[in-house]
Amino acid sequence: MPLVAGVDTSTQSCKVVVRDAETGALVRSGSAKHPDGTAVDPRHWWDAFLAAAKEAGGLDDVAAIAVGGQQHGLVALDAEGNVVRDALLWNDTRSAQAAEDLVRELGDGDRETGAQRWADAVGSVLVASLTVTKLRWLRDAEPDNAARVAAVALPHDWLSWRIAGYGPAGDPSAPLGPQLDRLFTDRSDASGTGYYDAEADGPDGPGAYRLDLLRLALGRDDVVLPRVLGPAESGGVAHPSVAGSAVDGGALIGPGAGDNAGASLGLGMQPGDIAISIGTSGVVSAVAPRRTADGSGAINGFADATGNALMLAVTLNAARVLDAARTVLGCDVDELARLALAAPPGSDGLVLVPYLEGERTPNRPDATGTLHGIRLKNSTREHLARAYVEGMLCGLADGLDALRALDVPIDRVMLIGGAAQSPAVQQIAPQVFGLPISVPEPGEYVADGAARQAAWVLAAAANPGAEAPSWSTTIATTLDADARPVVREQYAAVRDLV
Ligand SMILES: Nc1ncnc2c1ncn2[C@@H]1O[C@H](COP(=O)(O)OP(=O)(O)O)[C@@H](O)[C@H]1O
Ligand SMILES: O=C(CO)[C@@H](O)[C@H](O)COP(=O)(O)O
Repeated sequence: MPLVAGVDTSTQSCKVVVRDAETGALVRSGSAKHPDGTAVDPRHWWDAFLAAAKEAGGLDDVAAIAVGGQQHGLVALDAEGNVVRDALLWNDTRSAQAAEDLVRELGDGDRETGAQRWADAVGSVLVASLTVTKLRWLRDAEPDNAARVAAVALPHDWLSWRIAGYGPAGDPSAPLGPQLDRLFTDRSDASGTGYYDAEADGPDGPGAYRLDLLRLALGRDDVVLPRVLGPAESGGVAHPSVAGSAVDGGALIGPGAGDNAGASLGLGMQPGDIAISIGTSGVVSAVAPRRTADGSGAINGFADATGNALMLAVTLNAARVLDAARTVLGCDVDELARLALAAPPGSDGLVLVPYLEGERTPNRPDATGTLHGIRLKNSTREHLARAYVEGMLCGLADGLDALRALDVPIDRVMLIGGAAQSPAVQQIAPQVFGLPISVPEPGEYVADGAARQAAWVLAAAANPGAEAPSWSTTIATTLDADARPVVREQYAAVRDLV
C-alpha cells in the first residue's frame, strides 16, 4: 500500500501525519512546536517540520506529500531566496491602518464603497490579516526591505518549496538553491492574499492574480508570485533528503492548501456542513458552490481545496483565551473544564468580551478584552472559568449568525481544533449555538486534509481525472443541550462597549 504524508504548518506547531493512500488509515504521526509571536523567522517552521517528520518515523517511504498551513502570512523573499524580514503572521495587526487606507483608496475615498469593491474583487473586505495589507505596511514602514522583495509566498508555499529542495543560496539544507520561479501554491491559500480572485476566468480554469491590487499595495508588481496549481496537480518532487528517497521517482508534492481548506478536505465537508475550529484562530466555515461578496466584512469568501468556495468568519481570540484563563486561574486544561462546568449558564452575569489580541471579526484591531458584571456572587474561580469559555464561544456564535445572514445552509456543525477537546467547550457550545454539535474523533484535520490531497495527487498521476479518495470521518459524539439564550443576550449587551 502506498503511504502519503500530510503536514499542517499551523500558528503554534507543525504536525505531520502518514496515512495509507487507499484506506486513509493513520500509520504514524509527529509534531513540534513553533515559537510564540506574530512575526516569525520561517526557518523555525523548517526546523519544526524536520523535527515533526522525524517524530513521525521519517518520510523516506511516502509516495506523495502535501502541506496545509496557517493562511495569509507574508513570506517576502529576496532574489537570493532569503526572507527580507521575519514573516508577518495572520494575527499580526500592525497593518490595520494599511488595510483601512487600501479600502478607502479602492473606494475613491469612501470606506463603504471600497469595502464592497474589495469584496467583489477578491471575496474579502481587507483587515490586517490579509497579505496585501502587510505588503502595504512593508512599503510604508520598511521601504528598504520592500525594495528587496523579489517574490511573495505564503507559509505553506514556502514550506513546499523548501521540501522540494529550494531555499536560500548557500544553505546546505536547500541543495537546489533559490529558484523563485519554482514556488507554487493552490487556489485556497491564494484566495486569502487579497491580490487573487479565485472566481475570475483564468487561463487554466477559475482564478487569476490581481496585479493591479498588488501594485496598489506594494507600488510595483515585478515580483514572483507562486504558480497556482489545480486541486490534484503536483508541484514537483520532494528532495530525497527530505522525503520519498525509498520510492521510485520520489515523493510527489501536492499543491497544498490554506489550513481551513485543508480541514474542510480532511473532514470531507459538503454544502450544509459547518466546521467550527478552535485553534489559535476561531473559524466558522462552510463550503458553497460560489462565494458571496460580503461587503460588511464579517465573512471572507475564500476558495476551498477542491474547486468550491469556502466562506469563513475568523476570530483572533479562540484557544488562547482558554490558555489565558488557565494562567489567571493557575490550572491545567482538565481543571479549567471542571471549573467552567461547575458554574451556571451565563455565569450569574459575569461576561468576558474576549478581545485579548484585538479582534478581526468584528474588525477591532486595537480593542482589548473586558470583564463585565463583576459581583460578589460571581467572584469565584468557577464563574471566571465559565465566563472565559462562554465569551470565546459567543464570538464564534456571531460568526455563525453572519453565515446564516448570507443564507448559507446549516445542517450539521462539527467542532475541531485543539480546544474542541475540552469537555467544557463541548458541553457549553450547544447551549451557546443553540444547535447540536458533532465532535469528530480527535485528530489533526488540516494535516489529514493535506494527506488526502497527497493521495489524490498520487491517484491523478496514474489516472488523470481521478477523484479525491473517499476517506471517512468518524463522529465520536454528538452533543445536544437546551439553548441558553441568556449567554448571548448578556454578551450582546456589552460586546460593543469597547
Ligand atoms: N483540552 C484542551 N482544552 C483547552 N484548550 C486546549 C486543549 N487541548 C489543546 N488546547 C489548546 O489548543 C491550542 C492548539 O490548538 P491547534 O488547533 O493545534 O492550534 P493551531 O492550529 O492554531 O496551532 C493551544 O492553545 C492549546 O492550549
Ligand atoms: O487567518 C486565518 C484564516 O483566515 C487563520 O485560520 C489562520 O489560517 C491560522 O489558523 P490556525 O493556525 O489558528 O489554525
